[in-house]
Amino acid sequence: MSIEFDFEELKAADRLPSPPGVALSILQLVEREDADLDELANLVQADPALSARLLKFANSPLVAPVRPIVAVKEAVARIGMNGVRNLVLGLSLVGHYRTGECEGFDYPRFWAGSLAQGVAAALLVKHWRLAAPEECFTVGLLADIGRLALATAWPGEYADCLRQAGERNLTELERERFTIDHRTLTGLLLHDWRLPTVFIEALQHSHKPPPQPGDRPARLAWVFALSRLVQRWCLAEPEARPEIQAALEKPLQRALPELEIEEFLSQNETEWHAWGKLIEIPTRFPKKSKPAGKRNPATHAKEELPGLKILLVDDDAMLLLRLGKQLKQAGHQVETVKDGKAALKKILESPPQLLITDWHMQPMDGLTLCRTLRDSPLGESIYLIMLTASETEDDLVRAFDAGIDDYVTKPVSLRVLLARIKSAQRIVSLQMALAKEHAALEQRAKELELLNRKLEQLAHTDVLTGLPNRRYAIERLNQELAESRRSGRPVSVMILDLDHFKRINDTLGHEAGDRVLVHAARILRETLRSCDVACRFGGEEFLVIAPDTDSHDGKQLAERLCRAIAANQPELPLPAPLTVSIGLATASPDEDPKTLIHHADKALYHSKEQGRNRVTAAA
Ligand SMILES: Nc1nc2c(ncn2[C@@H]2O[C@H](COP(=O)(O)OP(=O)(O)OP(=O)(O)O)[C@@H](O)[C@H]2O)c(=O)[nH]1
Repeated sequence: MSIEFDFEELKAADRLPSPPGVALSILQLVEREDADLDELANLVQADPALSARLLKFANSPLVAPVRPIVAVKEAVARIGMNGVRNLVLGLSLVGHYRTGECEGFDYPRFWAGSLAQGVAAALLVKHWRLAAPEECFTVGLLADIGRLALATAWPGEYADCLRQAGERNLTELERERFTIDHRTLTGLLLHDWRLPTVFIEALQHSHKPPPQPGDRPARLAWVFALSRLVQRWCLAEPEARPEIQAALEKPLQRALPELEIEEFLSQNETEWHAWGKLIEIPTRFPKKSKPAGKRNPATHAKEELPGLKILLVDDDAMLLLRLGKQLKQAGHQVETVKDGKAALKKILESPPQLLITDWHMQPMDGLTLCRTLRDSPLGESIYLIMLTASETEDDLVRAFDAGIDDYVTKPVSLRVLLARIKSAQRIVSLQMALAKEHAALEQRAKELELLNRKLEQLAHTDVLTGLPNRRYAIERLNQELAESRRSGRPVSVMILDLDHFKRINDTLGHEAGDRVLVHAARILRETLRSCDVACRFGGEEFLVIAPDTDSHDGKQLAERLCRAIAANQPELPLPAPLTVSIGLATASPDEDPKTLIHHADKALYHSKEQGRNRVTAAA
């Protein structure tokens, strides 16, 4: 049975991928006409991970800056408002949809592939000098987002599709099931996220690019077609790569004759791994197992659990050579050194998951090596297997006391060693799963913290004017009064009330009234000093808290506000020029907020009575 696809309905139900937290605020900011780069940089800085990614991009060979860019502000200025917006969009989606419910959808591999495609697209447009690399990086990164969207909206049904996809074409299956395929859905999402149409069209054409990369649209279509091939090359196992490279050679030659393909692919791979590391997307996958055939003990291990990074330590060169080779054949990455000291040096450079060490070696023996490792945070989690010629109770107890997890007696039987390594693989897999869970929890905690900050900000903000609201005003006034008591410095407050505001509502309507309130709030913000705080206190009333301000300075400040409102009229056919009446009160020692506001209110009443558009200071 097929599902009727409805983009708007799914979007409204929050069932499609969408950018989270800070990214959303950034997208909203860029939509605003008065958005500026400083404000954008501040928002980016609120998210350390995002800042790091943006700096990495600004300094990467994809952009190749003349000199290193070290500050987020500089990176934002270099990449530009729209570039930052699009990068943030892409990168935030990667972070947010690392896992999901669709069985059979390989989320890490999906993002690793997307990342490869983004990097390749950016490098290609840079070599071709076709467009801004940041735009192409984002579109490349999201080139297959329709697949993730289907897996997110219908995890169960999409898992079925993926199961059948071995026998049938995936896009056909998708159309049957969902009345839409992932390519079309990718286009819809990219349009919805307002990525530039020229790239979206190029992406759609890239599935069947024009025969010649002639004009700019055709070249862009080629960029995405080629970057898809580079993605396949990156994800392929070593033995499958030459075939893909051969398929890439001709079109790449035609498009960019001066490009050295080996160098280009190696640059892609380096950048891809570097990005993977930065945004914590694995870009190295365990070798896939071959179809079941005749097994030997050396290949048995790699079919069930991922291979380990092993450091083998022994002073017997022949044993190192033989065992090293056999363990590599079993699917592990193996390095070898000949004593404990050399092992420590190697571990410092790049810690293994499993250490297999001989006992008796010079200058440092295996027992000392294990003890040293267990005493340091670096060696705490390495699985240790000791190769020993002795099986006496005393020796074994000493070895376990030194921190080993297991032992194998010499001469080493490969079967026994592989069986013991399997235990290590299980433990390492569990450790990795735990670390992943821990990272996911940390990420979740960060998101919650951000959300809380946002909620707190919302609870303190007036939606119409963007000024702090009454609740904030009272809290802040309490703080300022306490500070004034401590420091002995004066604090003044003023209540401002727009004159004859009701008439504006009555003649021009409530909406025009709202615009006048927004306008007045802006004038207040622009006229006040940076230490003053303007809040919306109620309907057409504002409260200004002026710290370190006595009644004389307070009066001057209030009069300046009065003049500023009268001098900057909103562009509306108002029944009378906009003016404001102000009541000012300066706190005496130990004054409480309620009394202070009451005094300012009384002074305001006096200003109104005396004919409005004026300031009265409380007696
Ligand atoms: N448009 C708009 N009007 C509001 C809002 N909050 C309060 N008001 C209106 O503000 C008007 C306040 O009117 P009044 O308190 O009678 O005073 P006024 O017309 O400003 O006259 P004076 O204060 O005596 O100069 C009322 O008509 C409220 O409905 C708002 O958020 N938007």
